[in-house]
Amino acid sequence: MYGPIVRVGPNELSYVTEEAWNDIYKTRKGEEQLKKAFPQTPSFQHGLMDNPYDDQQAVCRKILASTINDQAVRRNENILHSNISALLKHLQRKVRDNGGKAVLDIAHCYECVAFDIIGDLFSGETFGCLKDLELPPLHGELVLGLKRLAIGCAFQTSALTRFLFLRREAPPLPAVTETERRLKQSKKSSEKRNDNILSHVFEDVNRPNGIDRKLATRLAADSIIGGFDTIAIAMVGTTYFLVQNPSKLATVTAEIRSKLKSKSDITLANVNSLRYLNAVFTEGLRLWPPGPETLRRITNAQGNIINGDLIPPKTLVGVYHWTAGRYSRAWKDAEAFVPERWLEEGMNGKYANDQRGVINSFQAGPRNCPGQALANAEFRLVLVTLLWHFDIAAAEHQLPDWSKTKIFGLVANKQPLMVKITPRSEI
Ligand code: HEM
Repeated sequence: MYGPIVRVGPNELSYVTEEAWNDIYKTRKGEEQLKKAFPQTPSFQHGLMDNPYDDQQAVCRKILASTINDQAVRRNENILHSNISALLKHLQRKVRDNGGKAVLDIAHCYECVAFDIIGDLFSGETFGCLKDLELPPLHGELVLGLKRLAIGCAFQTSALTRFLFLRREAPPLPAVTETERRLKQSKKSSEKRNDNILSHVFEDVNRPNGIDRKLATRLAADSIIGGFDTIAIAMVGTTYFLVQNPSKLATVTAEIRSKLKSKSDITLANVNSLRYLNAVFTEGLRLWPPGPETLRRITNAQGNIINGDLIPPKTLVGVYHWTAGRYSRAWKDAEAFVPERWLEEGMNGKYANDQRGVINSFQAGPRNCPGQALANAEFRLVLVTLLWHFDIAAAEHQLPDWSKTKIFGLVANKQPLMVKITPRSEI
C-alpha cells in the first residue's frame, strides 16, 4: 500500500491529500498560480483548457463560463428536455417492438444524448445522434484527440521526446474544425437563435478590446471538448454501480417516483432537491471520474510548498482523480458504491472518518470546471427521466468487473453497458 504522496515519474509527484488540492490548484495571495503542464507545439492556439497565461485564462473563462453557468442552463432547460425526450421515444419504441422489454447498450444511449445536447447548446444544431441512435465520426475523432493529448503530455516530460515529437505544428483540433464549420453555417442561416455558446463567445470579438477571432474559435471549441463526453461517462459509471447494487437502485428510483408524481414534475428545480439522487451523483463521480487521471500542474521557478514540503522548480504535481477516489486510507469501503456516505446519516455514522476533501470531481480553484451546472442538470434530468419511466436492471447476471478498466490518460476505455428496461408497472 502506497502512502498519500507517490513519485510516479522521474519528475512527477502524485498526491492524495486535501492540503495538496489547496497547494496545487488554488490561488495563494501574492503568488503566481501553478501553470498547467500541457504539450506545447509551435504556434499552437491556446483556448481556455490549455491556456498557460493566468490573465488570458481569466478573460477566456469569464466569457465561456457565462454561456454554461447556472442561469444559462436554466434559460436553456427546454433544450435538455427536447433531446432527452428524443432519447425517451427511442427507448419506448424499442420496448414496444420487443414485446414489453428491451435489452440495450445504455452507454451508447448516453453518448448520443450528451453529444446532441452539447451540439444544440453550442449553436442550435445537434449532431443528429438521436435521429437513428448513431454517433457521427466526429465523436470518435474527439475521443482520439483526448488520447493524443495524453500522449502529448507524456512527450512533454522529457527534452528528447519534446524535441522528437512536439516541435512540429499540431494538426487542427477536430473541435476547432467543427466550430469553424458551424460559424460559416450560422452566417448563412437566417433563422438564428442567439442564446447559444458560439454566439455569446463571438459577441466578445466585436467589443472594443475583445478577444480575437482565432482565440474565440478555440475558446468556443473548448466547450465541445469539455462537454461532449464527460457527462455521458459520469452517467454510464453511475448506472453501472446502480445496476450492480439493486438496493441502491431501488432507493433512488423510489425517491424519484415518490417526489415526482407526474411526468411534468421532471423539471430542473424539482430534480435538484432529490437528496439521495445527489448523493448517487457524487458517489458515482468518486468511483468513476470522467477524467480519471490528472491534469498536471508544474511548480514555479522558485519551487512551491506542497503538502508542507518545498518541491523543486519545474516538478509535475497533481491529484489523480481515480486514485484519490479509491484510496483505502481515505475511504471506508473504498471500492463499494455507498451514496449514504454523502448523507447526514453516513457522515455522522459509519462513514464519519471518510476524508471527503481528497476528491474534487470538478477540480478546485480558479481553473475548476465551468461546465459544472450543465453537468449537474443533465445528469439529473437524464437519469430521472429514465428511472421515472422504466424499471432497469443489469442484462447479465455477472457484470464485468469495471475496476480493472484500462485508463488511457484522460479517458477510461469505453465498454458497453447492457441493461434490461421494462416500463414501470404503475404507468
Ligand atoms: C461530469 C462532468 C464533468 C466533469 C467531472 C468535469 C471535470 C472537470 C475538471 C476536473 C476540470 C479541471 C481540469 C484541470 O485540471 O485543469 C474541468 C475543466 C474544464 N471543464 Fe469540465 N467537467 C465536466 C463537464 C464539463 C462540461 C459539460 C463542460 C462544458 C460544456 C466542461 C468544460 C470544461 C472546461 C472548458 C474546463 C477548463 C477550465 C479552465 O481551465 O479554466 N466540463 N472539468
